[in-house]
Amino acid sequence: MPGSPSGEGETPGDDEDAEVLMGVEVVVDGLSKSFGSQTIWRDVTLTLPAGEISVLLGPSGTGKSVFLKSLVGLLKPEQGRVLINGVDVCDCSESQLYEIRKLFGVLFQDGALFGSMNLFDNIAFPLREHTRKSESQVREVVLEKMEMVGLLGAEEKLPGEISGGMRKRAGLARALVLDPEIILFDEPDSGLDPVRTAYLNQLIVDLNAQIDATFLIVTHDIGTARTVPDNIGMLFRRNLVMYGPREVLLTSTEPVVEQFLNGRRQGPIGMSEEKDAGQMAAELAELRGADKGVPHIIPQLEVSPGLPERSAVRRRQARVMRDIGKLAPAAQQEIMKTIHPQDIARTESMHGSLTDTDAAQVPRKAPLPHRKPSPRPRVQEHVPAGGEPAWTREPEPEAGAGQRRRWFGRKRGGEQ
Ligand SMILES: Nc1ncnc2c1ncn2[C@@H]1O[C@H](COP(=O)(O)OP(=O)(O)OP(=O)(O)O)[C@@H](O)[C@H]1O
Repeated sequence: MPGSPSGEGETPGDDEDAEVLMGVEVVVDGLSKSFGSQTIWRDVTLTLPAGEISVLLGPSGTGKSVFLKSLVGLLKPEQGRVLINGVDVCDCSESQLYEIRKLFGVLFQDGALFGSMNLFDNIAFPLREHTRKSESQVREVVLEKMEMVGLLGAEEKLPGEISGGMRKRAGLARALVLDPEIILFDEPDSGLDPVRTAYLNQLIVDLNAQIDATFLIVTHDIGTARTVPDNIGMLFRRNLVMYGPREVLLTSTEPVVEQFLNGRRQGPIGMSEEKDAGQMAAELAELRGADKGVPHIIPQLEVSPGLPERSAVRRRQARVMRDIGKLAPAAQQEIMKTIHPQDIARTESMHGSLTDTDAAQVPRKAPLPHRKPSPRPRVQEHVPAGGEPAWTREPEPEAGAGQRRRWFGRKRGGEQ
């Protein structure tokens, strides 16, 4: 990963004319998908908050890839809606779908590179196919994205000549060339060793800081789930069993969540997804007898030095703090450890004292890193009206939504 973006030395205030951009929110509402008599999942409701990183977990075959395909309109769920910029992807015209798809970048499992093309041409492909850029403009964008993913200098390599990790990064550069506002990662860790996976995870966090797009990662990798996302969801037995801020799943004592996050055999997930009920009860009883210790949360990855802080961190903090009282005590405690005392005071002035909550009793760790803030739009905060968690509610439009400042790449409205 290059240490600095192409706008090296630039500060947010230096470039007042640069466009302010932010990833778009994706609202999934009551989505159900079957193939013939086989129900894949039913009544899935969640919101991918704008600019945040979310992870979708689930045992093999629970329909995570089907979910990704449904978001981009490649598969049509029988019920429910996927709302992006007010358009229902499940029920829109072909021309609307074409426009919506332009918002997406997808990193496929294998990178999906053309074997006979060098990396430069692979990454340039969407620009040559879908824009009218001149070759010099194409070159500028391609090199910029290759720099973002740490591949400068490898332009002439063929996919067959490079490692799996480099192929992933090349696939990622290609997913970035049209400046997507939503990026879907289908098992980015597949086929990578733990070290390459760790580098890729850092790259994902760094990219999010630079482009502030909305990320959804499908993965089986526990390390990725524990360290990368702001929000985590899990599919199991045809349902979204849980979705919310990372602290909710990472402190959950829900057997299926615990089993998955600890990679254990004991629990509801069997060899072919579901287990015999009697065996499961025996295993869970055995586990209850064992000293499992206190579940601990590994801190979320921070952005690499030299890059702007992630705008999403503060937006998420404001969002989660609004509803913190509705979360399980363990999740509240973990969230409070990440909050700067000044932010607690601000929240208390808005929502009253937190001193009688479990969360308020927790000694807080070091505050969030206060790097030079990345340029971000002012986001209108909303106090929830109802009792349901924020991530299940259809959100109101935010001031500045749909806008994000680009550190890299063309400005919106530039020649296509
Ligand atoms: N086009 C299709 N037609 C019929 N069945 C399909 C189709 N696509 C997926 N399925 C089925 O949907 C189920 C879920 O598949 P999917 O690939 O989404 O699971 P997954 O959770 O991504 O699995 P893995 O983690 O192993 O990649 C599987 O039983 C699969 O066979």
